[in-house]
Amino acid sequence: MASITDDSPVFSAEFVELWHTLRFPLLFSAVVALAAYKIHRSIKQLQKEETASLQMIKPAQKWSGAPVPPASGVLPVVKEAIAHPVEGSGLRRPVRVASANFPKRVTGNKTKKLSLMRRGKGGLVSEQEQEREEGDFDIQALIFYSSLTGSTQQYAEKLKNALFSTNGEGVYSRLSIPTPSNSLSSVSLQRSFLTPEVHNLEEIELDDYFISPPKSDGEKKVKYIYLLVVPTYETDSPVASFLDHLQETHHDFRIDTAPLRSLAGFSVFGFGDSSEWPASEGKFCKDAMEVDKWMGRLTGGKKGSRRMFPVGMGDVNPASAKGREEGNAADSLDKWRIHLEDTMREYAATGQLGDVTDWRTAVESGDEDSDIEGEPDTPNSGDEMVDMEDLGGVIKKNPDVAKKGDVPRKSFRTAPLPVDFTSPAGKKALENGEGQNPDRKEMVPKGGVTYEALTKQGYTIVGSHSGVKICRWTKSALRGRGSCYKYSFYGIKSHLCMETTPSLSCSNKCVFCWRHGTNPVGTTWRWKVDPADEVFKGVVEGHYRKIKMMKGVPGVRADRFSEAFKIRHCALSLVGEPVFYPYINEFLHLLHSSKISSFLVCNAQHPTQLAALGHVTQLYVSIDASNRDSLKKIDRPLHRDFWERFQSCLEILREKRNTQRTVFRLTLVKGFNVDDEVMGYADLVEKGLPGFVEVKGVTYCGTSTAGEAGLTMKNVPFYEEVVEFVEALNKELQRRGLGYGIAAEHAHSCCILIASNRFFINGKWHTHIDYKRFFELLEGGKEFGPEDYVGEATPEWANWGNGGFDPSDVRVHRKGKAAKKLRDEAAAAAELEGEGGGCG
Ligand SMILES: Cc1cc2nc3c(=O)[nH]c(=O)nc-3n(C[C@H](O)[C@H](O)[C@H](O)COP(=O)(O)O)c2cc1C
Ligand code: SF4
Repeated sequence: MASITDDSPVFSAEFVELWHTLRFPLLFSAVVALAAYKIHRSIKQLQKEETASLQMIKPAQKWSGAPVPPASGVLPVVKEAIAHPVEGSGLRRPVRVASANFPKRVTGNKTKKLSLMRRGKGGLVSEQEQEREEGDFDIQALIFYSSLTGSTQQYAEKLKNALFSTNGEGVYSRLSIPTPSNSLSSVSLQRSFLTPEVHNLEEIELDDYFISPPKSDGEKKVKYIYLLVVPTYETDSPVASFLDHLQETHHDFRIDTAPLRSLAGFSVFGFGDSSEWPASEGKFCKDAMEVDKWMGRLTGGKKGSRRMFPVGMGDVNPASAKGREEGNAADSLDKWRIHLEDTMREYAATGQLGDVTDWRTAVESGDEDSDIEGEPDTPNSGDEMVDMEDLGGVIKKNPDVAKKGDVPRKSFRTAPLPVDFTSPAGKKALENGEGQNPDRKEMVPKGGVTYEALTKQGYTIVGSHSGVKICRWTKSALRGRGSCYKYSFYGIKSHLCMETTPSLSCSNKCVFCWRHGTNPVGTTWRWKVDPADEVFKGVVEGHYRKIKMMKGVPGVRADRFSEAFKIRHCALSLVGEPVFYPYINEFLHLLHSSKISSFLVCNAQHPTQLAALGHVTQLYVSIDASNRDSLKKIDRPLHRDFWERFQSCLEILREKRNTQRTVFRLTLVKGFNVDDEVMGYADLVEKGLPGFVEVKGVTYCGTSTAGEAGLTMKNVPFYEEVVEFVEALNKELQRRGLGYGIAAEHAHSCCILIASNRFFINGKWHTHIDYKRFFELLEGGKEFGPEDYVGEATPEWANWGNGGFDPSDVRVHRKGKAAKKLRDEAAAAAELEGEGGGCG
């Protein structure tokens, strides 16, 4: 008998025969078994992915004096931190959403990189990537402090005890992602917060923590969050040597420039005294700002730092803290801590810090010109407008239409009949739902050239014809570097202001508008019309989304960041023509009922709509020239009767002057509308009798269109030239006995305010607005006028001759290249305000 080791020919022949007989069933079985195994693996994987829960495990160290958390206590996870303010709380707390809609991918240990932004300006590609931590891990907050006289140490200890505590007793919140009802299994994800540790920066070995994060010695991965609590000392202090260490690490060629990028995150809180070391001189909490800056660089810098929440600041001087909205130092620390906790929870739930803005696009305006051509109307584009009244005429001219049920070649074949929704007949069609006709053309269709170009410039396109973006001044105010001129003149804090337009289309092609090649133009509205509530919801959400992305920008102040989640003002002046939007009054109503003030700028080309406009907080008309020729050259209006329309608008403004705060906005372009035009402007003021005349110098935008129109840097007036013009105009107005005077200035943005004596009360200019009173008057339903909601006297620093820069903000001066960049930013800023834009 042959053994199996036997290699006799008998064995070989038998085996070959057996193989030939059984090979097909055997191979088939193997394939089936493999497939079954693979299917089993896939199901398991799917189950894992669909099910996750964050479970609290016992802290690695004993929580000092704190009761042990209940094993079953569960708090819902914050799905979207700091997105929705809670009305009336003073503090913008997020709405916590208990959600079954939790992140789906939570398995595995691979770190994912998410690309958030791709395009910067002028070809400067700014890619920001964000790490996502996956799988199980614990989160440990390390609180580092420095203190000379002991107060910061006490605050650091308080912070430790308050972090995730309830009633200050140090009880952990428990985080949990509920298991979805449709899950197939119950595999859970283990992520927990460990007891925070407090470290004195002077007592630790800085290299142990600030060259790379500590290594976790346990089995489970630990992600560290650095919370740095530091005082500022003008004189030498331990913070100075700590700062030296951070800088040296960053510059050390042997070490990666961002060796702390594997931290889960960091945030800085500073203590200082603003009475002796004021913010206006850049001294208040200066060291904290520096620590924030260098930590930003060490954790990733331009490629996306690990800043979890903007730098917080506490004023230890009780007297000066009184004037601060955020209260005393302890209050400020508390507010900062609460927001921080939300971000930490978000990190625990998602493994990510959430959306953050690339700091370059935030710091620079990133909104420069674009030469991308839009979709200008061409006379034969097949989009010709026909009023309802003219429909009969069209049919008469095309008898075949009536006879055969056919349509005229251009207007009827592919789309519904174009209707001017701003005309009386169009309004009727609108009431019948024609504006929502799905076959109607969209003004800015998604994915189109205009859409792409505007999106690239930083606009969030809402629906099919509205846009929102945050302006450079909003960003500047968030960083404590000053608000726009509307703060000096009317008390509008830029970080509480939303800039938007419900109509991206305009009927002018102003030479100084750098976007007119991008945004659509037309004399009438015949596109699809989005309902006002959808526009309102969309622009508010878009604005908050952009604010939220400012979280990671160096220097953003925590107090202002949280305040920014309650919009208080709306500048309807971005680009396009807001009164063009058929539901503009409904939109205004939505703003006002949310206690958002409205500053509306129109281009003086739509008298019918202007006359029908409801109450706004302040009504602007752009006055870009003082005579017909000049206006034609500058605004390049599409309407043939532009001058008549312009004149009608002035008359309407005059009629409205006792019910609305009216403003003329003059943009001076040297060589176009300045020389010898003082008398002409005085005539216009005499005609319209506005409450205010704002005068600003044009800012050069450098587009090819501007170049074609002959606009160069030479056309940009110096501030002294604007001053000279304003003084001449003021003199002429006084000579005519019209009762005006120069009230305020904002030299920073080259803007000066002439005001009617109606606002000169008790020997002082009162150009500020009582917004609360404005809303009360509106709700009261009775007639009221501008004098009824005059605010406090214009602050001293804003008065004519004092420059107009709020001393509580930090004035940033730069030299050389940086100064040029700043000038470019200022140019961008004015355009962002919409001042020189298509809205006039
Ligand atoms: C000599 C001296 C210099 C200071 N310089 C500044 C400063 O430049 N900016 C600032 O905001 N606060 C400044 N302060 C205020 C301190 O930062 C503040 O009192 C802080 O709470 C001190 O913290 P500590 O008690 O932990 O040392 C200074 C205080 C002193 C005594
Ligand atoms: S520039 Fe315009 S949009 Fe920006 S803050 Fe000032 S008013 Fe608001």
